[in-house]
Amino acid sequence: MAKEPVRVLVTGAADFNGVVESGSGEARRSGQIGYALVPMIARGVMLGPDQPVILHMLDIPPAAEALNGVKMELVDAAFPLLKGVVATTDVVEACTGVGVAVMVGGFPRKEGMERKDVMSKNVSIYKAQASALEKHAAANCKVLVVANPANTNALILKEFAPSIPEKNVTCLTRLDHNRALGQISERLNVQVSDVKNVIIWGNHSSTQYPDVNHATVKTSSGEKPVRELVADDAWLNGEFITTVQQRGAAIIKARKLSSALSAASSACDHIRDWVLGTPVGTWVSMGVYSDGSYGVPAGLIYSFPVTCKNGEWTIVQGNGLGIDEFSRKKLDSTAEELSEEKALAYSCLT
Ligand SMILES: NC(=O)C1=CN([C@@H]2O[C@H](COP(=O)(O)OP(=O)(O)OC[C@H]3O[C@@H](n4cnc5c(N)ncnc54)[C@H](O)[C@@H]3O)[C@@H](O)[C@H]2O)C=CC1
Ligand SMILES: O=C([O-])CC(=O)C(=O)O
Repeated sequence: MAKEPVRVLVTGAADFNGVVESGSGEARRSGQIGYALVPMIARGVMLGPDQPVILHMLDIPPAAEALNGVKMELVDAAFPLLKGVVATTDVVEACTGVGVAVMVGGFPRKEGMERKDVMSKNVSIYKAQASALEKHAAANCKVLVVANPANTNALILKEFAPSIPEKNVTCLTRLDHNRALGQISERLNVQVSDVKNVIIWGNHSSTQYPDVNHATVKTSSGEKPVRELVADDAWLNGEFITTVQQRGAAIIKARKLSSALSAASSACDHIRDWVLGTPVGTWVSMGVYSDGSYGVPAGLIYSFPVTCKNGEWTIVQGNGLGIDEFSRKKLDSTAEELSEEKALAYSCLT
C-alpha cells in the first residue's frame, strides 16, 4: 500500500533577486539553498524513493511572487512523489501539519552590522518560528536548522518550542562532515564512499574541529585508519583542519554565493539518515542537544558523532573514542564559542 505523504517545510525557499545584500553591500540572489533543496526533496533524495511528500515553502512577503514561481516550476517538473505544494509567507500556514522542518531562512549579515545585530534579527525569527512549529506542526516533527548561526538558531528554536522534544531539534554539520570525507578522499585518491567515521565536533563555524582519529578507509585488505594511510600528521593536524573549517568562506569567495548545492545535498543526508538510519558500523555528525557527553557542557547544540536507528539519534559513546590532549583543547574551544553565542543570543531576548 502507498505510504501517506509527509509534509516537509523548507523556509527561505524563494529564489529571488536584489532584496538581500551581500557583505560587500551589493544586491545578490537569495534563497540559494532552498532552491537547490526543494527538487531534491521532491525526487525522494531526503525521505526515500517510496515516500510521497507535500512541500511547504515559506519566505518573506517581498519574495512572495518569486516563491510562487518556484511552486510553478515544481508543478512543471511533474515529480511523481510530489503530492502537493504550499507556497506561503504565512508562518502558521507553513508550519501546519509538517513532519519535517528544514529551517534555511534567516537574516544574513550586511555591511556595517555588528555580530549582535545579526544575532538579534535571527533570534527573533527563530523565536517566532519556534512558536508556530510548536503549535501547528505534526507531533514528533523533526527539525533541522541550516541558517547561520545554525547551532544557536537551533538552540533558540528548542527553547521557544518546549513541547517539541529536545531530541527533535538539530542543526546541520553534515556538510562539514562531508567536506572532511571529500578532503581525505582527494588526498588519498580513494572513493569518497570508502571513507567513513570522520567527526565534526562543536560549532558550524571556523572553530569546529574536524577529527580523523577514528576515521577509516575501505581497502582491498580491509579497513585501515586514515592516519596510517595519510601518514602526515602535520597535514592532518594543520591544513586539513583549516581547509574544512574555512571551506564555506572559500566557496563564497569563489562563487560569490553560499555553498547551495552541497548544503542542500547534506541537509538531505542529515534527514535521510536520521529517519531511515545510519549504515551498521558508520556514524555521521549532527548538531544535537548536548547531554554532557565528552565533557561538553549540557544545554548547547553541539556537533557530535551519532548513529541513527528507528528515527532516533544516539551520541556514539564508548572506549573506542578516546580524546587525546590535542582534541580536548579543540573540543573545549568550540564549546566556549558556543557558550558565548548562547549568552549573546539570550542578551538579545531581553
Ligand atoms: N549549516 C550549514 O552547513 C550552512 C548554512 N548556511 C546558511 O544557510 C542560510 C541560507 O543560505 P542561503 O540560501 O545561501 O541564503 P540566502 O540569503 O540566499 O537565502 C535566505 C532566504 O531566507 C529568506 N528569509 C529571510 N528571513 C526569513 C524568514 N523570517 N522566514 C522565511 N524566510 C526568510 C530570505 O528571503 C531568502 O530567501 C544562511 O544563513 C547561510 O549562512 C549556508 C551554507 C551551509
Ligand atoms: O557562512 C555561510 O553562509 C556558509 C556556510 O555556513 C558554509 O558554507 O558552511
